[in-house]
Amino acid sequence: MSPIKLLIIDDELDFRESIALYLQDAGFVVLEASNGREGLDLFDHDRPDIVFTDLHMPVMDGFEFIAELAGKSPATPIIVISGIGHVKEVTRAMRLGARDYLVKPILDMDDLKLVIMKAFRENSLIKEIDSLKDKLLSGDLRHQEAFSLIKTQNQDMIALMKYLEAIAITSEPVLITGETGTGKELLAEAVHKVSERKGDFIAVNISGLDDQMFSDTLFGHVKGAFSSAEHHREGLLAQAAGGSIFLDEIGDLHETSQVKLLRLLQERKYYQLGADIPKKTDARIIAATNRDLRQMVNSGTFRADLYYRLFTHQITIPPLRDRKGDIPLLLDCFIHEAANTLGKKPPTYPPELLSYLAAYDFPGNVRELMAMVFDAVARHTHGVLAIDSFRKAIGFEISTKTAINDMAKCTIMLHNGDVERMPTLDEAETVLIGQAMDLANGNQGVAATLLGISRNALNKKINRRKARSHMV
Ligand SMILES: Nc1ncnc2c1ncn2[C@@H]1O[C@H](COP(=O)(O)OP(=O)(O)OP(=O)(O)O)[C@@H](O)[C@H]1O
Repeated sequence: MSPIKLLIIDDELDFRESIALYLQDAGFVVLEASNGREGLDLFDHDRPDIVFTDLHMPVMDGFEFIAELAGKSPATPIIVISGIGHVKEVTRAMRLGARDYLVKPILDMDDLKLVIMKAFRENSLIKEIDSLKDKLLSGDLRHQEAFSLIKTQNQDMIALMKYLEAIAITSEPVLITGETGTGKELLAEAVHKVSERKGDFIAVNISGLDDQMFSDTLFGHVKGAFSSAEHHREGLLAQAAGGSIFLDEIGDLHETSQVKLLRLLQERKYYQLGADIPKKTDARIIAATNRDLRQMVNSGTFRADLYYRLFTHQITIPPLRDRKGDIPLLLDCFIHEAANTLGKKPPTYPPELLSYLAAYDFPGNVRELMAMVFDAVARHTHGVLAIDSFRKAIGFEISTKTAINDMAKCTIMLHNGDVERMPTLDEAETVLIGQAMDLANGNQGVAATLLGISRNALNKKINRRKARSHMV
């Protein structure tokens, strides 16, 4: 095994050299830098395993350094070395992404070694998981049935599912991020199914819960804990015994509740409201959010220690606009589901519908597509879905976006030409046709639908323009 590589950043040369000497004697490889900027350069070049940093230095201070390094290499442990009594500063550094801290001067060198070994163990665990990820991401899914509700052919999605399959058997927490409607809850349930835990899968939405409501919902209360607590209440955590608890919208977790969740993750213990004796739980915690937790850590609204605890097994589901290849599969699946629910024969759809859907960004992701298809299936009467049913939901969005872009383009045309005049109707039409053809990936049928004219009419307009440009 190669020796552990450490980077020490401090502008006090004597201090830096004295611990570097001690650590080299103890068998570590030690790199030194006198400010954050030099530290980042050394990091990029030598990739140390653990980084120690002072907070106050010239050129680039420790706070700026921590924020930058935690952003580019979140798995690297950063340990702050700070003077005694600087609690506020250390707290700020931990929020930015530091993992631990040491007080200066370091009187007991054994403390230093302990901190290094702890950080190294955690780091090795993360690296081990990464290599496990690579090993397990080849081959087919072994638990096809657990993932059967997730319709996808996308390679990134399949890789995510393989990763979840690999880590489902552990009892570590799982963090699932992604935009709304991408399927976070669906994947959380799949993790529970693969884990083969005997208990239930219990889902809780955290958003809008203050600390008392969060504690009451999750942990429960004893009779008389507060004025309206007339009966004992077992919380949802007890219902998830032997199973999994899914905490949705974890980014909305109240500050005080964050401390309670961290304790739960670390000690597997919790207190019911009004109780003095802690209860134990073996429920697996799966959390999800559509918010950027890393950014929340930087702005101090989400605890860094909780983030890192949740981060060990983390996946981000790509939005539907980045996996448009899944649209045909999802469309077929939802048409059949809707027809089944509505007691109708599954309708077919015109081939242009696919290009039409592919021109749209789906801010509500799979959930939005599903709702559109259910609506279109409910409305159809002749065995074929009408593009117009989708136009109601999408057309407005696309044409509004197009109109705004066009107005901007027309204004630019005026400014560039230094001409104080409105664009002519013909000029504006040319811009609109170009936009619609772009959005429709060159498909005239779809572009015509977007513009609200027949395919024939659009074709004539395009040919007229082509003929004009040849004449010029
Ligand atoms: N790949 C998929 N295949 C089939 N159905 C899907 C897929 N992804 C999502 N869905 C469906 O879309 C809907 C939204 O999924 P889900 O509730 O899991 O999303 P979410 O990311 O948890 O959303 P939110 O952040 O709003 O809570 C559900 O009805 C789900 O069944």
